[in-house]
Amino acid sequence: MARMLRRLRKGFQSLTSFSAATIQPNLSASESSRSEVALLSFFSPKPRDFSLPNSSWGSEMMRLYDHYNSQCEAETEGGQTQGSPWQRLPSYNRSLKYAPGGVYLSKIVQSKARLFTRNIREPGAAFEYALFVNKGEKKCVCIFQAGWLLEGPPGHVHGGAIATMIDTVTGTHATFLSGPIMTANLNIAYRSPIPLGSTVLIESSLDTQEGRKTFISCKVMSTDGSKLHTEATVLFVSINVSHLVRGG
Ligand SMILES: CCCCCCCCCC(=O)SCCNC(=O)CCNC(=O)[C@H](O)C(C)(C)COP(=O)(O)OP(=O)(O)OC[C@H]1O[C@@H](n2cnc3c(N)ncnc32)[C@H](O)[C@@H]1OP(=O)(O)O
Repeated sequence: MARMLRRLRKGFQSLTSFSAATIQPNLSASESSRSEVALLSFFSPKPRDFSLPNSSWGSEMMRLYDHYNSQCEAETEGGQTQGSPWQRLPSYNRSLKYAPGGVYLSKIVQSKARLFTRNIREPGAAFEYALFVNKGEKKCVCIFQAGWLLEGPPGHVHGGAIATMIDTVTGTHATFLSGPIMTANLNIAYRSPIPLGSTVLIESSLDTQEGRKTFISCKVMSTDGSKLHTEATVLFVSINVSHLVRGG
């Protein structure tokens, strides 16, 4: 048991480092992005990365993807990475499984489990999103296209789906900053409805870190920044692996 916990702890540590090796090279134009990504996915032994462009992505999603991706760390021919504060975070279904020791925890928790937002096969039907973190500014940006299965009020996105995305983006950001965490408190103000099928920006920024507590603020905005759809403040509490194994 002690050996297994050691492996799990190591796995969590490597999970939080989001290895640069998992980051795809920068892609500039929309079309080349899609085809190169399709090729990379086909030949890669890694599981599918759901945060790469697919045929369901609209022009605004692709424009923003290219905008942020072009600012990310790029691998040079020598295998070195060029310095940039921006980093794209891949999805890898349930990243837990792909860290050393993560397989054990996945089995204990539930072997068929997958991150909630990545559980619908049809491209474009639900949560299409990609995350970029800025290490220097300690902020995180998500581009999010809301599919037709996320309807709440007619023609608009369900508040629970918006909360899910806020929890996912801020939770990933907090994990990046503080290691393994759980959401302790999530406060949301819904300011204006999000049209179904539209693309929005979800911005997460670090407020403070106090001991085991990480406080994050989040805004969901229209892509031109003119409309505030939703705002939230979130508290994450750092946990250790045994918290999950024991069930809290
Ligand atoms: C790569 C990964 C990508 C992940 C993306 C997805 C992220 C999704 C994240 C989630 O959705 S997690 C699921 C929803 N959350 C839960 O189910 C958490 C359930 N609650 C717990 O497990 C525990 O209550 C918790 C870990 C949050 C805290 O329990 P602990 O026993 O570890 O902490 P403790 O009670 O000692 O509190 C530590 C500090 O946090 C404070 N605190 C804890 N819960 C709080 C709360 N609810 N509100 C305000 N403050 C709170 C508490 O007052 C204290 O502050 P001080 O240090 O200043 O004394």
